Amino acid sequence: MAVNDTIFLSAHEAPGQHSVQRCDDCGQDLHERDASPACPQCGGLLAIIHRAPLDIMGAPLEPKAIHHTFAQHCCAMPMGHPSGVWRFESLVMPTAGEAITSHPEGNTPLMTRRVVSEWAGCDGLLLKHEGYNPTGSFKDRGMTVGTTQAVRTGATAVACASTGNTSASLASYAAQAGIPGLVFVPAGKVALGKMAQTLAYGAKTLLVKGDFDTCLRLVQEASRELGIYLLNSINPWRVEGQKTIVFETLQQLGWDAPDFIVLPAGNLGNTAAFGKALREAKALGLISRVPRLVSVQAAGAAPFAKGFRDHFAQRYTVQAETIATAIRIGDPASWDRAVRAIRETDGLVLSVTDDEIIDAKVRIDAAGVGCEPASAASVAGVRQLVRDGIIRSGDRVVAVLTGHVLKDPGMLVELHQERTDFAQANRPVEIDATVKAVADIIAASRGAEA
Ligand SMILES: Cc1ncc(COP(=O)(O)O)c(C=O)c1O
Ligand SMILES: N[C@@H](CCOP(=O)(O)O)C(=O)O
Repeated sequence: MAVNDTIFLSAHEAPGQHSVQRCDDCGQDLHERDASPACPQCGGLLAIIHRAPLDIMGAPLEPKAIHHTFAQHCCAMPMGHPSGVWRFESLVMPTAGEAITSHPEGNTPLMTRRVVSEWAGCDGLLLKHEGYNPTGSFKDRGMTVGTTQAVRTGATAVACASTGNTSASLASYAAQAGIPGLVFVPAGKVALGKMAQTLAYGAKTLLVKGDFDTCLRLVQEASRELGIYLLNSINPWRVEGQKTIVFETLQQLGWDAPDFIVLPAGNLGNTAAFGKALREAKALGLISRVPRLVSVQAAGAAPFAKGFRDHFAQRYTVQAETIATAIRIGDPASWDRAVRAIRETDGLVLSVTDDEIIDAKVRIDAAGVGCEPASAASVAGVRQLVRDGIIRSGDRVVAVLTGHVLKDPGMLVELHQERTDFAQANRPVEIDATVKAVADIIAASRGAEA
């Protein structure tokens, strides 16, 4: 288990640097510009440790002053820089005015939808929709920072393994940065929208004969041996960017923390990032209490939920299978960090079946919001917690919708056109080009409603 418990650098540490990259396992520090994908000494994951924000006299900033900095940041930049990631620069990647690769990203909405709340049984349900990011998923928040670091370190190519969203995001940000992108995806297992984006943005796409876990092992080895900069969530700068989902949500709530934050979980990069964000926010006094984190896995890809049930006595891997391709992951890379996040927040880990995921997705879609299948796991998880009496009436709950409805059009067509057990009323019908045919359809649907 990790030994790196430091939250912020002390004044005398790492002179001349804004932040260091510190090994979770052995505590070794690497320079903030080092491009190593992991600790060169022991192979452990690297974490970014920043300095706590200081005032011009070098004294720690009061929480109110930090809130103010975040509120001011986007207005203060020339032409305005409306990135919901770089607004939190001091806790993400202090750049001192250096160039960044940004679309921009973030500033995603926090929505309420009565029909979804009613279905989940939770009046206080808020949907943080990360599908509103430039490539349609939360990955952009990590990728803007990871790509900026790739440029700072002079990377000549960037790479990732992916179930589709990370590759779409990498392809887009690499194109913007002018660095060749290489993506490793499980052959035949990537949703159509994500594959289309990856190809459109021009990444070299390798269709690997194997699952996501195989792809991740391969890209790690290839990056090490071929000197390609790795942009999966084991890259510590990706984690820094993804923390801003939490910072931005807290800011939208006036820094009054909700009772629960519920998110879908696969490789566990986001669970790790959320835990780090909450730890830092609490240490700086930005929030007075910490919400309970809830990671929700698909039942067919739930090694972390299994670990939770035995109090994380051991690490599990599974052969993953689920309709939610984004979280079809059996050997999550950020396991130890996610364990820490769940423990520190008195959190929970659940699994939901594919049918529950589809059921939640159909409700979210029908509310006019929409999300990709994996994202709906969070709302299915809320419903389960309400039924189990863990979420109670009056609780404020944020469920993160991680990806856009158009990410998986194949699944939508299957649901609405091919399956007979879902969304019958919505099935498209072919008609003759006459007003009478239209009138007949209207009459038939009125009859079905009566
Ligand atoms: C849409 C979507 N939701 C959830 C996840 C799970 O996030 P994590 O792997 O950080 O646990 C992913 C990717 O992994 C994803 O693409
Ligand atoms: N769902 C992810 C898989 C994990 O990617 P990570 O780099 O965020 O851990 C994807 O879209 O590829």
